[in-house]
Amino acid sequence: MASTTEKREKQPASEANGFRSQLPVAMFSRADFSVWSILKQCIGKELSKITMPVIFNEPLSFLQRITEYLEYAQLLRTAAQTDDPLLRMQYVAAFAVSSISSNWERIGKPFNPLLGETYELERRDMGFRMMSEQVSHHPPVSAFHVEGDSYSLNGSVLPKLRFWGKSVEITPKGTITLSLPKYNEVYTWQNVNCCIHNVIVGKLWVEHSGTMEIVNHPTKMKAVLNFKQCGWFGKDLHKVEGFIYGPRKQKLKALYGNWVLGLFAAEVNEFESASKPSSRDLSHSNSFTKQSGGTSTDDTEDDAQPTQSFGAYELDLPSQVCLWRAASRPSHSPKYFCFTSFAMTLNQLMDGQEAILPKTDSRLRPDIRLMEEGNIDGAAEQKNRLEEKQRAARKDRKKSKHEPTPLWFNQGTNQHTGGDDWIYNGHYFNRSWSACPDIF
Ligand SMILES: CC(C)CCC[C@@H](C)[C@H]1CC[C@H]2[C@@H]3CC=C4C[C@@H](O)CC[C@]4(C)[C@H]3CC[C@]12C
Repeated sequence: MASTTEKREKQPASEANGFRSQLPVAMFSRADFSVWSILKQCIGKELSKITMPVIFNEPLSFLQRITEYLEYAQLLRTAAQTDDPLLRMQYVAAFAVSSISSNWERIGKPFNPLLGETYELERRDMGFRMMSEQVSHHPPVSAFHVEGDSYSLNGSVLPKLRFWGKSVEITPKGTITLSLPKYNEVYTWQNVNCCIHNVIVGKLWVEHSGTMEIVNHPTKMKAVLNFKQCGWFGKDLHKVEGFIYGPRKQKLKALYGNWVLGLFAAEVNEFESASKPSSRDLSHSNSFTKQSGGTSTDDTEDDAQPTQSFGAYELDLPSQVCLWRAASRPSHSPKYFCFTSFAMTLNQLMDGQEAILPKTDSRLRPDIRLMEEGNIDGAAEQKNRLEEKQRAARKDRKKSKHEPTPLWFNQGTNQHTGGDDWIYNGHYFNRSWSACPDIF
């Protein structure tokens, strides 16, 4: 293995609430490894079938990674207590945008969860508990269930990765369903596509693009958000724009901002006149002030890389209201896989926690733990062992004609969209683990 460029750090400073603020050791430098040298054999292929060297991983399971959707769960609490339906939709939309903000600058590959792997996170301080399970291996599907103090959130992710030469394109198929019981409302949406650029040369970077449609089923109110492609000179880098529509398709509110930095709402007419090309270029500077979200160092790279101008993030319209602003990443984030403060805590095993977790919890996966501790070779060895064990278990099941069934979700139909979905069976938090398989 290549030499370590980073030394073992001092033990992480623990925050007052007991959550750690950094990982046990700083990451290995990836400078000596080329993604291209691995991926060039795989053009046009589905990437889930390719084994990438552990050096390209980040020390989180994909189940932990999707828990990052909840970093700004506070927005759901706010939505669940907001009597005005239009304002409620604005908070739901802000949550949907915020839930992908942690992907900025994150170019490590999370570990593929093993079939039957689970992850739970109970954060009373944030108002929720959540659990997730890997419910299918081919194709990989992760299902999750969140119990908020005033809402519930359910969903599944079926990430499809395709390699197109210069970039990796990711389609996170699967529906997210939010219920707000106080108002008898159910909202659904799907996450937009994600693209990793500069796989051959240059700096890897993450872009989200496409249209997100958030539907409030009982009232038929809709938020339609356009995640823009970066465009010339990075003009629209990370920009998000859209409208909330009433049941008769009338525009009720404009939404705009940036999935890395924050989201605003304003009156439709003000927004529309401000976003005519002429007025926008003259009256608004495109500069991004480093007050939030910015940990990037100087950007003097090649011209294939958009500058960090962050588009016209804030338009300063008279009616502008800030719905959500991203917290800055800690300054040491680049040494730790560009994790947010929330992500740093996800693989932490708290005192006494092992006794209450099922043996399938991601925190107990030896390969991820070793990688987190900086032992890349050990992690690679364990990862191989776990994958072999999974294959062997599959063979046995085939022989005995035993179909694997998830423990906590059932395949079913989403009542609201009519599409296929995974439905939580309600039993996980009874904490009876006798049926949990030995997968690690
Ligand atoms: C080293 C290289 C090129 C491979 C790295 C690929 C990484 C960056 C890919 C692999 C799987 C991807 C994730 C797959 C699914 C989702 C769910 C979606 O709702 C948000 C994006 C997100 C979270 C993707 C982010 C990028 C991701 C983590």
